[in-house]
Amino acid sequence: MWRGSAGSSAPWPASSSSHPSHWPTTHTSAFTGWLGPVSIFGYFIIGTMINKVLMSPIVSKLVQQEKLEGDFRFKHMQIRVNAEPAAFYRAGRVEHMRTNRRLQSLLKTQRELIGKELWLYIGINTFDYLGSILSYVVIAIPIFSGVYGDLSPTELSALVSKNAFVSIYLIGCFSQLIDLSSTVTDVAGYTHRIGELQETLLSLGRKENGNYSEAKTSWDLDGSHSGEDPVPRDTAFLLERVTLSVPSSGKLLIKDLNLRISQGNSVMIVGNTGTGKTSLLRVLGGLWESTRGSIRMLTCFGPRGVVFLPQRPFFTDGSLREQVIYPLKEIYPLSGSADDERIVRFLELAGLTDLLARAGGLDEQVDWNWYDILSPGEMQRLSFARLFYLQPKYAVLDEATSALTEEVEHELYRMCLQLGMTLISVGHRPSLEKFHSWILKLHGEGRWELTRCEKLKRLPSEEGY
Ligand SMILES: Nc1ncnc2c1ncn2[C@@H]1O[C@H](COP(=O)(O)OP(=O)(O)OP(=O)(O)O)[C@@H](O)[C@H]1O
Repeated sequence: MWRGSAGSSAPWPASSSSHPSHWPTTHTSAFTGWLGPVSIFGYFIIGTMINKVLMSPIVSKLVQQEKLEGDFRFKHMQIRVNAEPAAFYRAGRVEHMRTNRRLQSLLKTQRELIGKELWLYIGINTFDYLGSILSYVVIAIPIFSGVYGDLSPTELSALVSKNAFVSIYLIGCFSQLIDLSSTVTDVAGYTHRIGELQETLLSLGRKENGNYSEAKTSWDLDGSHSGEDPVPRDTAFLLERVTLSVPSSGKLLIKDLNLRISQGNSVMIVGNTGTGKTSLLRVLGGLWESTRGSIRMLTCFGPRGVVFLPQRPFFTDGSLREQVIYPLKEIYPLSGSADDERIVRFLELAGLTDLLARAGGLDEQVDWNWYDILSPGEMQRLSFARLFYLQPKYAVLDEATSALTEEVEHELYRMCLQLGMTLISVGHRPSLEKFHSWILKLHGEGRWELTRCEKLKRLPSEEGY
């Protein structure tokens, strides 16, 4: 609000607090006649009206900014909480674009808000300074019009000095500039913090995982993966004498593991809790480094290569279609494509027919959080619908059916094999063994055992997916 000479912060002498509230008015009129208080009040009313005009658009902008900031923070939190599942999907680029879009719209609104606030601040400061000049003017008018003609120069200067509050007021205005130094200090602190963050990110980007060689770090959609490598084309992962420990504690999980995962040779990884099953998948996905040995990923991420279904399902914000085709949305941004039939079919196969109706169709922009409206089992089913849609050569499944019944699990795994996927899965149920050719059992403390699984049955293949 305005802080003019008639306002609460008017700098009349400190002793004025002991005077009645009408003291400034009577004091001013005693020196200047009716002209003083009337012009000050007139000035105050004009100022208030201008203030009102300048403030109105700020309020709505502020509301919009708060909403966008909430959206952005939510997205930020979502990525922090789901950093690992998102990394398994190699969704960094997509999530970066999505988050950046929200950040840009927030920044745009903030810029507009600052622009509007600038005019308000210009108004406030202009009022402050003109107010102090007005104080001089209202005392100058009676002096120059001869009202105080009978006063001696000494008395006149005493009169003027009684209005010295104007000077105090001016000092107050200048001290506001000095106050800015605290803001500058804040900005310097924030800048320093952001600088540190940026340095850390840059150093992470530079750091190379020496034991891990990845054919392609991003999703391959054009099939341009060259087969120059001497290793057979049908091999996805080649592990040679890999030793794996927990990075933070150094606890040994796997020692000298040799493993080749090739097409048609599905591997099931079993073992007690904490023996390192998920950790091995992290190493395969390049999220963790091995302590020793070499890990080669000879395929790419995506439909032509490998897709990871992490232990905790990952969903982004957006429509049902975006959940199913994730993270391809940014690559094929057009909606309503010829894929509708496939998507609906895979939703049905995953047992999510009703979800289509609940979401109001494939492209309805729902504003709910997918984690809130889906049960754990439905989340896993939706992850499978995504897997069916992406139809990769290799699927890495980390307890991807833990919330589902054995029958449903059987159907989903059967579909994966029918779609030609080679599976690398972590699971606890013996009923899963029949879908795999090899069982890798982790015993903890570095010990492991690889056995051929005899139970794999030939499953009838179906065309048309
Ligand atoms: N992000 C992490 N930071 C530090 N230690 C971790 C992290 N994730 C797992 N660990 C530790 O690594 C060890 C192996 O964990 P991992 O998740 O691979 O086990 P798991 O065999 O998959 O178990 P579960 O069957 O319960 O999923 C555990 O002792 C765990 O406490």
